Amino acid sequence: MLHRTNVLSRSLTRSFASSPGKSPTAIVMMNMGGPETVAETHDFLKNLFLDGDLIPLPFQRFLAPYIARRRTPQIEQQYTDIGGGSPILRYTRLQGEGMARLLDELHPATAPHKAYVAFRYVRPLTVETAREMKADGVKRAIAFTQYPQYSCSTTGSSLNELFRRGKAGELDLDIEWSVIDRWGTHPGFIEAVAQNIEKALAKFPIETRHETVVLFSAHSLPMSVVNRGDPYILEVAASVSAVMDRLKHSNPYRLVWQSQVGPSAWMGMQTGAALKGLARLGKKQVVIVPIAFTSDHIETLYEIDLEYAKEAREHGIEVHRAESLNESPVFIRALADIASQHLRDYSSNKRPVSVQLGLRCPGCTNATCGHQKAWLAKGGRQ
Ligand SMILES: C=CC1=C(C)c2cc3[nH]c(cc4nc(cc5[nH]c(cc1n2)c(C)c5CCC(=O)O)C(CCC(=O)O)=C4C)c(C)c3C=C
Ligand code: FES
Ligand SMILES: [Fe+2]
Repeated sequence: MLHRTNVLSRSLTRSFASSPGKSPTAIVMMNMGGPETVAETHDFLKNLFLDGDLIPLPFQRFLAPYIARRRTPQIEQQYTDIGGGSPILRYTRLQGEGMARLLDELHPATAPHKAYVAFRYVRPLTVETAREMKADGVKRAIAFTQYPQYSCSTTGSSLNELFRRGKAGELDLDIEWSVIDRWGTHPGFIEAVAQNIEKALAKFPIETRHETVVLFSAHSLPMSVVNRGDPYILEVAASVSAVMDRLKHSNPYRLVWQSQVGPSAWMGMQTGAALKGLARLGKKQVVIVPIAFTSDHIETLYEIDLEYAKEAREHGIEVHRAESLNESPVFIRALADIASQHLRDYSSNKRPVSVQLGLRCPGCTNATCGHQKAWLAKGGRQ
């Protein structure tokens, strides 16, 4: 049962500070991160293009800085247009603090809980977070992906980075790790998304509301990634299906894909083309729903709000976007519920990873994935 408690309005003084002397259970919020200021765009892109788990490039060390430099002006402009940077750090901290406070109540046996942030491409990077955890005397940590659905290009990349840092001796050897690797059909997450869709649908006149097309939009994947057996497409579809069940199929819907980069083939149909197609079919009302990312970023604030919505209006469609989860108290409670369920399961079965995480993509040729899975299955021990 979900309660609409506004966790953010509660005092910040509970949790960690309330049990001096006891080291906190670390909940490490893993995500890609984004440039906090426009000036950080280049370094963000350079780190992103250097990530061979995301984009394997020939001569990566040389090509990555070159591509990043070339792409920087365009992406800088997009961050300028959305207000001067990515809000992901602010939202991740807010979500993490709210979650940790709730966790102290839901699972007192492992209190105090403290949320840490580990980003892949901007600070705080995994290694800095590891230092902070060491200073706090952490002995137990959960690597909690903030991507609801699993892709080897996102969560897999963060876990590979954690493994590499562990092997390099940059993580405290005493820490017992476990992993929350996916949660795309958790009822609290589904409820939070559904409520935001309902709010967007309410902006249309009641007489025609039921005709509104609910257009779920997720970041696309290169077909080379899909075709090696990456689970992301299936898992995003499962989230969409669960949201539509929760909405009792009140509206017609489609799942489409956005933000492809470069000349290779990517998963379609593309969001922009879908909006044009819907206009051609005479559709007049659309709600766009970001389903694979939990806070605002350039894809919602720039691509959807500024590009797609404008284009759709030119085609005679009224578009509203479902808000990103950002500060949603329902979502923050869902995060706490996912973590407390994990802590309960772990205390009874001591299994650090899900059964599903153990299986590599059938087409995987990245040896790090195999080493990472073996290492995590032993709780991040040697
Ligand atoms: C679940 C979400 C995401 C998946 C899956 C994903 C895969 C993926 N992305 C690239 C290449 C780029 N992505 C870029 C930005 C970016 N990607 C995501 C999310 C997913 N990516 C987000 C939220 C963002 C933006 C961050 C923000 O703050 O807004 C970029 C940089 C921007 C650009 O140059 O256009 C690239 C490049 C690949 C190749 C890939 C799968 C293999
Ligand atoms: S690419 Fe999926 S497990 Fe390696
Ligand atoms: Fe991306």
